[in-house]
Amino acid sequence: MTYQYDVLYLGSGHGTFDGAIPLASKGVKVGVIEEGLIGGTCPNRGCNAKITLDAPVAVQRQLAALNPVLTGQTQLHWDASLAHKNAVIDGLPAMIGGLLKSVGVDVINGRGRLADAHTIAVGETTYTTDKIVLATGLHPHRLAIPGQELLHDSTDFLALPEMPKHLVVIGGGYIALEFATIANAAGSNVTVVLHGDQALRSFHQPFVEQVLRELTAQGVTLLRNTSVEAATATATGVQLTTNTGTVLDADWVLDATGRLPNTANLGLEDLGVAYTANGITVNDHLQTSVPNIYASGDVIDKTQPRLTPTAIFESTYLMHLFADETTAPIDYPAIPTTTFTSPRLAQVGVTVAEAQAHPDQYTVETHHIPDDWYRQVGQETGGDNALIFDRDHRLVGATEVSDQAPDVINTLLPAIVFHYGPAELERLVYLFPTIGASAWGQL
Ligand SMILES: Cc1cc2nc3c(=O)[nH]c(=O)nc-3n(C[C@H](O)[C@H](O)[C@H](O)COP(=O)(O)OP(=O)(O)OC[C@H]3O[C@@H](n4cnc5c(N)ncnc54)[C@H](O)[C@@H]3O)c2cc1C
Ligand SMILES: NC(=O)c1ccc[n+]([C@@H]2O[C@H](COP(=O)([O-])OP(=O)(O)OC[C@H]3O[C@@H](n4cnc5c(N)ncnc54)[C@H](O)[C@@H]3O)[C@@H](O)[C@H]2O)c1
Repeated sequence: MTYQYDVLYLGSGHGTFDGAIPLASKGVKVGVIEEGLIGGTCPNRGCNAKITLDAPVAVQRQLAALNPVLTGQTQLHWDASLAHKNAVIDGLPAMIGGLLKSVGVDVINGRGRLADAHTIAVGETTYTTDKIVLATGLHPHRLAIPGQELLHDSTDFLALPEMPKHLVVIGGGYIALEFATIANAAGSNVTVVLHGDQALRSFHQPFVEQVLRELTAQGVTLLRNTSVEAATATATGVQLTTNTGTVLDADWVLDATGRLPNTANLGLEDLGVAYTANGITVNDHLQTSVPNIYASGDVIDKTQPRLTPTAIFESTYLMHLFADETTAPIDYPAIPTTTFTSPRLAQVGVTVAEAQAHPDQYTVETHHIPDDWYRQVGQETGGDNALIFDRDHRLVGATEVSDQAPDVINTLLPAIVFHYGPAELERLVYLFPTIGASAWGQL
């Protein structure tokens, strides 16, 4: 049986294009079906957009830390920041689309649906293929409350023409705390509503509390153990009622209560492709319950963090699998994760909680960031880290809260992934004085 394509991807995000481009350049016939912007969430309404809006926030914070060496007020102009963000990201779909087309990938615009195990329909047109990769990503969860249509999601925030005077953020995850940080720096009066006691539950809680204390010190109101029960329109915005009796008046409300897999209306049930509420079920070769159909990226039901680097790793693995360069199961390395809050949180590998639960296997060494002379250069006054070592004193995990935490964790990553011992560490001649030198100097 001959098909039009060897591999047809549904969705064009990092779960697709990082693997599809090199795959096509090896002579494999590849097609990509996309109903929205080429490149998916991360470039257009996720990482790249967010980090551009965060850039002035981070600079402002660095300047403030250097007082009285540097003095004077800076003002974050939201309209200019938004224009800058648009200038930085607007060209990305064309750039990614161009890269795909340059190696012969057919980019098909429209919504795809499985017609059978070897056919995807886009409207009236059908495309046949040997293998299919489902890489359809996530969509925002909406609070099931009366007035939910008055709430907004992260994509709306990233395009806000004006920064609201009073913004309420519901949720305590990545999006909630990163966007609360940006809105606060842009002059909004921000309230963050947590339905439980904790935020960012997958991070080391004492470090999360440092982030929350700093947000509060910057003027953000934090309401814990508070569930929003209804939203009603008012003359100036939205009123939220809660289980505690607190009533919140806002100009604008961000519902940041999580994201759910895009599994609906793909034809999965008709074909018997298994999935759960957490996403599409795959085996250790990212193969679904239908053998020639695979899944990649955020839509997979998995324990690994749903992040761009994870999606890149999965699409790259599938590229090697489809190019007959491997038959091995996917072997995830330690995957780091970070929040672009002020200060940042970042972590990788064995967690402090895991280490404390197994004292026979691990030791934890902690450092207070301002004790490091290099951090004194920028007058960093807060922050801590915890390094986790195995019984051979090899680094197996690290977590940090500080303004430079992502760079520290990125620097230490090879030691964890490649199990560096004293011999390898001695061979590392790193640039000095840098944050990398500061990170390595702790080992
Ligand atoms: C606000 C925000 C900030 C983020 N920040 C970070 C960050 O700083 N760092 C980080 O690592 N990660 C971040 N992420 C997560 C990151 O964006 C995702 O992990 C990544 O985009 C996953 O890629 P993917 O290809 O699996 O899915 P997506 O990028 O979501 O791509 C899926 C694509 O499939 C398309 N699609 C869906 N159904 C169909 C269909 N039936 N037919 C055709 N096309 C379809 C969609 O239109 C979409 O383009 C952020 C996410 C958000 C929302
Ligand atoms: N820095 C980054 O890497 C980054 C940034 C943004 C987003 N992301 C990714 O995007 C995805 C989504 O992020 P997110 O922040 O939407 O999800 P999340 O899972 O991090 O946070 C969801 C939050 O909503 C809360 N919540 C859930 N149900 C609720 C309810 N009924 N009422 C009130 N609160 C409720 C949860 O307790 C949690 O605090 C994640 O996969 C994340 O990895 C990553």
